[in-house]
Amino acid sequence: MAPHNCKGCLQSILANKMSQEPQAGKSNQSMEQDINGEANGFNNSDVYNPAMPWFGMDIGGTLSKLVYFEPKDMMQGESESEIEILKSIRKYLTKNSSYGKTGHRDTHLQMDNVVLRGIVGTLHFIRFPTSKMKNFLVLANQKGMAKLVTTVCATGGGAYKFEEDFKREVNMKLAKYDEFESLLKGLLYIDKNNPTECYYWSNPTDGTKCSKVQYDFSSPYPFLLVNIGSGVSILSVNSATECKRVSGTSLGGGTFLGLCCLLTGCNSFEEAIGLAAEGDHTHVDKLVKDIYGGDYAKFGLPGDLVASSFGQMNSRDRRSKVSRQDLARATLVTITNNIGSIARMCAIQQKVERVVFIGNFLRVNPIAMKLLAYAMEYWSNASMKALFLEHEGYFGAVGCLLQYHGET
Ligand SMILES: Nc1ncnc2c1ncn2[C@@H]1O[C@H](COP(=O)(O)OP(=O)(O)O)[C@@H](O)[C@H]1O
Ligand SMILES: CC(C)(COP(=O)(O)O)[C@@H](O)C(=O)NCCC(=O)O
Repeated sequence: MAPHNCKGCLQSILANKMSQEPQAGKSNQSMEQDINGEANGFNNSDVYNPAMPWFGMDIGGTLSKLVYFEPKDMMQGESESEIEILKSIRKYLTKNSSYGKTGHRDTHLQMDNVVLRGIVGTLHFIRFPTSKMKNFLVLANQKGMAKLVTTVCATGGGAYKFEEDFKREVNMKLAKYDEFESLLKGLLYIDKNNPTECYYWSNPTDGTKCSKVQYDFSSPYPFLLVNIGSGVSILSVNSATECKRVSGTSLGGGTFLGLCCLLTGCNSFEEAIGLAAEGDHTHVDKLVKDIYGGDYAKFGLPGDLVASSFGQMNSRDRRSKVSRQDLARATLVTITNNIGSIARMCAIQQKVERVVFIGNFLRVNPIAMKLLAYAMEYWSNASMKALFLEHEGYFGAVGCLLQYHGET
């Protein structure tokens, strides 16, 4: 017979455990950490290891990010059949790196031996286009999710938009959390658990000297957080719990991809970035030197600065010579410089020197990161620093998973 595992009982056991003082004499290794990574004094075996929800989802305007926490020890379910379903879901998720045609697991981002809600396990990072949500729900149903009484932590606009579909299609309840609070919580947690998370680009404009350099972000405040997703949100962060949205722009990652598809006929972000890497934006943009014949020294505008994005494209002759690659590069430069410029003004207004750029626009996109690094440094006379994080698009999904404290 399956052990008595009623969720209510187990949760009260957990609550009791949580109210106990850490026991003296426990080794450091058996001291677990709470959701913020603080030691709380529990053994893996002490706590209720609920089957669910070990999923955090950030359902964005373009991509859905799914973070799956795989506990190291076997999960407990409420019945043998539930355990079998859980085992099969776990196997499916962790043995594959692609799901259907459009789901991907970013295996290079996987984090082993992290502690979440007092339990040691592995974090897996999965993404799929939000436009394929229907397929995701069908797959989740096929894998038996609908047979489990489950709650999934969710954030992003889609947590609201798709709430009813989750309930109807897979019997899943969404525990919804605020997008920006989740971003911040996830970011702090991941940075704390991954010593190589935060970095900057040194010599961003010098192809031979340019490199990624690790950055110690353990004393982060205050900082500006620029989330480049479909659109862009800019947050001013003063502490782990104090953050406000100070600005934003609709010219974001979605704009880059949309315009690139229109202008070049490409069909994916990866293709757009590949084209941009081969292109030359100066065939498309009008530079200061195209207008002044050189620098506009009096106001510190170098000749190579873009004076007018796409400013050459009013000429039929130039249009006939421009390549798809040039157009992709110019689109990338236009969007990135605009974001950099807004971010810099916000940093001045908020009196902060560190600007952290995140969001999937930066995925496989060193061109944009280096442009941002250069722009922030150049225009601030090196008083501002652009910082980047390895798990760029996944903080919201992790953050909402961290916030779950029980049935909703
Ligand atoms: N595989 C991909 N498919 C679509 N867009 C991608 C992909 N990888 C990176 N991107 C970029 O990331 C942006 C979405 O970033 P993300 O942080 O996931 O935002 P959102 O939460 O709005 O979906 C896209 O607009 C695009 O610029
Ligand atoms: C509405 C959003 C918060 C949604 O987040 P996203 O899915 O783009 O990450 C974001 O797209 C945004 O802040 N857009 C910019 C709106 C503006 O300030 O003009």
